[in-house]
Order: sequence, then C-alpha cells, then structure tokens
Amino acid sequence: MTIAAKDIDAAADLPGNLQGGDYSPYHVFSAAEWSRFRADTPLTLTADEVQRLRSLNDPVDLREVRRIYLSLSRLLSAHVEASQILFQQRKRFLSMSDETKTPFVIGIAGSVAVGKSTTARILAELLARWPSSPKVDLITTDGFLYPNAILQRENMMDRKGFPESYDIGALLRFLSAIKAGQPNVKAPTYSHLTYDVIPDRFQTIDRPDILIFEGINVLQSRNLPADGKIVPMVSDFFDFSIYIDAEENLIHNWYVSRFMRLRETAFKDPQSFFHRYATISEDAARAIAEGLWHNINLKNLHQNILPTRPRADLILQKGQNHLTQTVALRKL
Ligand SMILES: Nc1ncnc2c1ncn2[C@@H]1O[C@H](COP(=O)(O)OP(=O)(O)O)[C@@H](O)[C@H]1O
Ligand SMILES: CC(C)(COP(=O)(O)O)[C@@H](O)C(=O)NCCC(=O)O
Repeated sequence: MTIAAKDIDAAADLPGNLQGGDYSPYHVFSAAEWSRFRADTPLTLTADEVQRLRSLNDPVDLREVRRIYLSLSRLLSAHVEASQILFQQRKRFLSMSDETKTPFVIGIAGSVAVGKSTTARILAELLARWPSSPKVDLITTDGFLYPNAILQRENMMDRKGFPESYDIGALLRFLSAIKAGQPNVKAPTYSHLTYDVIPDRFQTIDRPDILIFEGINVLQSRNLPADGKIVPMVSDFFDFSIYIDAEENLIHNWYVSRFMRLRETAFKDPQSFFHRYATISEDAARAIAEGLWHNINLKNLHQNILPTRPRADLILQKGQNHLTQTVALRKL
C-alpha cells in the first residue's frame, strides 16, 4: 500500500493530532465511537481468561475487550474473509488446484513496555473463537534476536532491540516459509528470564489460518545492503498491521513500574538475568530501570520504532491505565 508524502507528514503528527480530516490517511475514532462497530459480535472471553492473558502491569479487563477488541475482531474477520475469497479467485484464475493455504498475517508493533504482548494474546484468543474456528498462532520477534554471546562479542548488549540486534535474514526466511504455506516452520524462542535466546528450543508453526507476529521491529524497513540489492521487509508479508501507541511519558512510567514489580517476582529467581537487582535498594533499582529506559528503549523508540507508525493499518492510542483512547484506521 503506498501513501503520499503529505500523508506521511500528516500521520507523523499522530497521536497529538488525531483529528483526521481530509489530509489524514486515517479515519480517527474515539474509543466510544469505535466500540459501536462491534455490532452484534459476541463476547467469547470471560473475565478470568482476560486476566490470564494480560501481562504484568497491564490492567486490561473485560470492559476494554468489549470497548475496543470486539470491533477490532469484527474488522479483522472482514479482512480475513475478503482475503480468503481473493485467494480462491486467484487460484481459479490461474487454474490451480493445489490445496496450499496462505495464512493471514497480522503484525503488531510498538515500543517496549507499551503492552504489545497483551494485545497480541487477547486478539489471538478472540480470533480463534470465531464461528469458523480458525487456527491462530502467535510469534514474538525476540526469538530472532542474536544470542547474548554474539551481542557481547560485537559490543551490542546496549543495542538489544535495535535493528542490527536481530537476525533479519532468519526472520524473513521464516515469514517467507509461512506465506508459502509450508508445514512445520520453526521459529527460535527467547526467555525474558535469562534475557537470551533459548538454544535449541523452537516454536513450530504448522499452517495456521492466521499468524500474529508481534515485536518492536515488525514495521521497520531494511537498510539497503552495500551491494544495492532490493530486499524484502518484514511488513511485505503482512495482511494487516497494528501499532500500539501511547505518550512517551506514560510508556516510561509503565516500563519503570513493571521493572519495579519484576523485582518482587521474576527477578527473585536466581536464574533471572536481573537477579542482582532484586536485592539492591529500591532507589538503586529505579536508577537501573531509568538507565535501561533512557539509554536503550527510549532511543530505540525515537530512532527506529516511532518512525514506523505511519505504516500501520490501525493505530491504538492508549492513555492512562493502558486504556485505549483513540483508534485510527487507515483509509483504504
Ligand atoms: N526482565 C523481564 N523479566 C520477565 N518478564 C519480562 C521482562 N521484561 C519484559 N517482560 C515481559 O515480557 C513481555 C514482553 O515485554 P515487551 O517486549 O516490553 O513488550 P510489551 O510490553 O509491549 O508486551 C511482557 O509480557 C513483559 O511483562
Ligand atoms: C527483548 C526486547 C528487545 C523486545 O523484543 P521484541 O519481542 O519486541 O522483538 C526488549 O524487551 C528488551 O529486552 N530491551 C532491551 C533493554 C531492556 O532490558 O529493557
């Protein structure tokens, strides 16, 4: 999908200026307006299930699912259905009889700590409960990070999450195999506990109807290699993309407060990469979290993540308490 330069400028003003208007490539809705589009979409999750799906520090509840996610689920259902019809029509046009399925791929982007994982998990559950019972799989891009041993060797530990810290070739090969309808495609996995890729542990994706692909980098374009060859980018494989947005100071607070809560939980585990921060003083731990936020994640947000926002088909803009305030949907 191409957008004109003037559209990119207009979108770059989001979310401070989410009014829409003739020049914006987005339709912009308040949460209340957006919630009406759910029409008669049934609520198929219970309060307990939502609680199980949400990440630490993300207070999303059934009300938010009703307000925001049911309309989103309905919209995605329309997109998936249309793409399946188009796929069948193309097969007929080409007189092809093979039964290969091409999964519908949804990308979810946004800053570290903005709540991508919660959104991805809730969507995956809602979509899997459509009457057609599609097979839905979820992959996070952190498995495609280079292992710490390589990042350390290359002096890149403070670049974790930056474009150069991912094995982009492996990521593109994975998506390409998925889109080609290949069975049993393996994705590497990551542990937030050990803060590293898990050696020899893979997630196997076997011809889903829908794949949700979540990570900070999924809307990034790739720098042209020195030989000038045109290379695909991750979003070339997406049928729909979502950017989760919030004001910088809110994401900063969410990152630091999550870090402080992790001290009480995950960091207590001696296996945790951050175990040493479970025992230092609260002030010292807060200073560490501030350092990680400002020196790594905020820089990455400014340099590499926020600039990808105008590529998204849909932008969920969150306010206090992770509650969605505005939804911007790209005009087709
Ligand atoms: N150091 C950590 N230890 C354990 N879990 C973590 C740690 N950092 C992040 N997480 C968890 O990893 C998941 C992904 O976090 P993140 O990449 O910041 O994305 P987001 O907050 O947008 O989902 C979240 O569920 C978060 O709670
Ligand atoms: C692993 C992450 C880069 C997120 O990766 P993603 O799943 O979005 O590909 C991030 O959680 C992270 O560890 N950032 C590095 C700085 C920090 O420790 O917060």
